[in-house]
Amino acid sequence: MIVRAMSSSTQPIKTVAIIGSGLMGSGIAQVAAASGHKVTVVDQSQEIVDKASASIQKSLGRVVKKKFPDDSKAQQTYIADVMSHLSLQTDAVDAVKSADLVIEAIVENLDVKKSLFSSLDKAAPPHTIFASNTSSIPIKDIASSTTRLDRFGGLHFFNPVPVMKLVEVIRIPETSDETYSALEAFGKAVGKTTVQCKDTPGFIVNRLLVPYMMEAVRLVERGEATPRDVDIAMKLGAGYPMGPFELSDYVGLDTMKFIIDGWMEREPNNPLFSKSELLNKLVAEGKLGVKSGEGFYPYNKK
Ligand SMILES: CCCCCCCC(=O)CC(=O)SCCNC(=O)CCNC(=O)[C@H](O)C(C)(C)COP(=O)(O)OP(=O)(O)OC[C@H]1O[C@@H](n2cnc3c(N)ncnc32)[C@H](O)[C@@H]1OP(=O)(O)O
Ligand SMILES: NC(=O)C1=CN([C@@H]2O[C@H](COP(=O)(O)OP(=O)(O)OC[C@H]3O[C@@H](n4cnc5c(N)ncnc54)[C@H](O)[C@@H]3O)[C@@H](O)[C@H]2O)C=CC1
Repeated sequence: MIVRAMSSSTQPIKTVAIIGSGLMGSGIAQVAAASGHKVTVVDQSQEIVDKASASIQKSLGRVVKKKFPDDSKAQQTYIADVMSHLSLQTDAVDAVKSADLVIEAIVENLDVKKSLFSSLDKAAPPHTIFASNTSSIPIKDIASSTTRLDRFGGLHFFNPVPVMKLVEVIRIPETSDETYSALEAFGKAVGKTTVQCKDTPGFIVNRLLVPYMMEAVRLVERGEATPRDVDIAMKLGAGYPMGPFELSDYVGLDTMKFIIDGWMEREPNNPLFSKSELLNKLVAEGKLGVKSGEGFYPYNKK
């Protein structure tokens, strides 16, 4: 049964709960807090949210160096002000009770996302809008776990969130115009350019980016070039800021595997989505990219 909101979703979004404080959740939290929203970030343990808090402060440190180059007092004041808009906790159900908007940025797994949203749906007020930051899972499949299809959409941010200027705003057929407008306004309020896309696999960016990145992996698997040379080629020959292997490590090889496995399941005969032994091997070895200290390349462990 779908319970419709009274009409309050036309109100501007002031309080935001972000579930998942990894690469994306912490970035989204940072830009939401920096634009004056009251933000609660949730993850599975105190240790994880503490790590997220430290990473947000580090990222803010980079922002203030540019914003106030020669004024360390202004830098500290700005960081303290942004951090005062943020609270971090481990209870998602509690966090959504006062939220105008819930943004989910947890692991790229449909069952885990559905289970989360199903419990949040019971706890959040009727006016609360739900959005997923999924890279590749149909929004309608995630939304089906709730009774608020008219207040559900996709808000797809890009990594690193404080730097990348785009948000894809996704609507499913049931998404109300009020919800869509509120999501679009939120994207703009956090300083991003928004584009609209239907609920198609990968939306706009990933529908083009995922096959490109997987082709790069297959090229290396065939022994045609090394990751290093592919990266140099795409940076110097095509003007990309990172080559596909640097970008894969930056995104996270586990996330990349979740995406490609999900698409392969949906379209088993599409060669663009075929699996990669090399990617599977690295993930099985715990080599997830920058976040684990090694992926296609080694990194300094922090
Ligand atoms: C098979 C499946 C695979 C698909 C996966 C799907 C994943 C998704 O769903 C969608 C995605 O997000 S795809 C990834 C999209 N992101 C990219 O393509 C990033 C490409 N890389 C870059 O733009 C730059 O290398 C980058 C900006 C990262 C770094 O730039 P530089 O190399 O020039 O390095 P810096 O000089 O350190 O940084 C440039 C400016 O940015 C600031 N900055 C960087 N990271 C920051 C951060 N985390 N927080 C705050 N500020 C940050 C940095 O301070 C610097 O600022 P300026 O000094 O003002 O230029
Ligand atoms: N990594 C990337 O470049 C991008 C990823 N995305 C999407 O954003 C989402 C998150 O990705 P990342 O931040 O990269 O992953 P991540 O692995 O860095 O962080 C995920 C976080 O979610 C937490 N988590 C898992 N289950 C949870 C639960 N039930 N409740 C609360 N927290 C939970 C984990 O502890 C972890 O901290 C995924 O859907 C991914 O596809 C979207 C754009 C870019």
